Amino acid sequence: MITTTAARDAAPDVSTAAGERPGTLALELRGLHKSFGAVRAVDGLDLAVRPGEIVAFLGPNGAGKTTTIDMLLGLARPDAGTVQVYGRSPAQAIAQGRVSAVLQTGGLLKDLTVAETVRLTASFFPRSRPVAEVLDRAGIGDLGGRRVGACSGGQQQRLRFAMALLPDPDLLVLDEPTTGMDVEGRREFWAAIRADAARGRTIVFATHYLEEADAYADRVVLVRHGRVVADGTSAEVKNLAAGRIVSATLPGARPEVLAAIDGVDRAEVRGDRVLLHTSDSDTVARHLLTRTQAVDLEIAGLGLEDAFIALTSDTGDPRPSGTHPTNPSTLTTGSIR
Ligand SMILES: Nc1ncnc2c1ncn2[C@@H]1O[C@H](COP(=O)(O)OP(=O)(O)OP(=O)(O)O)[C@@H](O)[C@H]1O
Repeated sequence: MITTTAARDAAPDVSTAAGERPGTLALELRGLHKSFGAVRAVDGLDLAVRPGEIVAFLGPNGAGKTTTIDMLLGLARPDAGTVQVYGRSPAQAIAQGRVSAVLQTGGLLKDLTVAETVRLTASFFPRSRPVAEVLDRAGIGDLGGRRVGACSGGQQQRLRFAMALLPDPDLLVLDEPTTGMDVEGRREFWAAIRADAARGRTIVFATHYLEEADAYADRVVLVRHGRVVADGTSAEVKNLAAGRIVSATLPGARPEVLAAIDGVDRAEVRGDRVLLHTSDSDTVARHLLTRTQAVDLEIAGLGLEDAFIALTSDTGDPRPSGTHPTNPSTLTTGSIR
């Protein structure tokens, strides 16, 4: 597993509830295992999420995302390992309104209005936020009188989001919340989530959409075969798998000299332009600008999709040959399983 410093330092070390020990994690999964017959859906998964983090849980079909989410919500029991939500069992955390979820499905009654649906749901909670407030926060304050059956897919997901906000949870869990929505629906849904998260709520979401993880998460956790294979900011995860290319204009440069620069994994010369593949673009850029006559320097990162494919494929080590994750500012451990 690769862990970056972001995984440790992304959020302030605070707890949100009175009486809770400082440093209590929002979510702590340790050594989680869950099999269905011969299928190891979750196979030794560890994850710690601090209060206030927005974490994307990304992985290919069958990676174990939903099974993990089911266990952290207490909907499935782990075969081994532990789940703690704000230092409690999932059942306790849910009973106390500390965690709630927006799942992909979940029956909505089509003949009720949006406001009636939220009012009905609120009646199941001992304490809840006012209906008008959660509708506003979910960005559907003007849809209270609309029949649920007349709402678009995106509006129905924002209704589920409003319902999840009723207990004012500290941790909100979203399992592929925008599957099937059009681009506009997804944009509006995330705008509402983002605005709400700015108030400090911890959010863990599973998604298939790489651009959602890229755009909305502080931290991306890549899972494969039921385990975490990479963990860091989106930029760090991209950098881990694919490295970067530093290019510059440097007439007369020789590839063998460029390849010897600290941090360069591979060097190419195309006319006056040099292209240096590296997992430490800062060091390489600094060298070019301070020790050579290079001008017009550019640093290009490869996309999260490249990292996703590389890190979750079964073809082995995705790093370019010759690279080694030794940059202490971005990596704390360095193997990809
Ligand atoms: N109830 C079940 N019975 C049998 N196998 C299951 C069950 N639930 C999940 N699995 C299997 O466990 C593995 C992990 O599934 P899971 O749904 O957790 O993956 P996922 O990452 O959420 O996938 P997707 O992105 O396709 O939703 C898969 O091989 C799946 O077929």
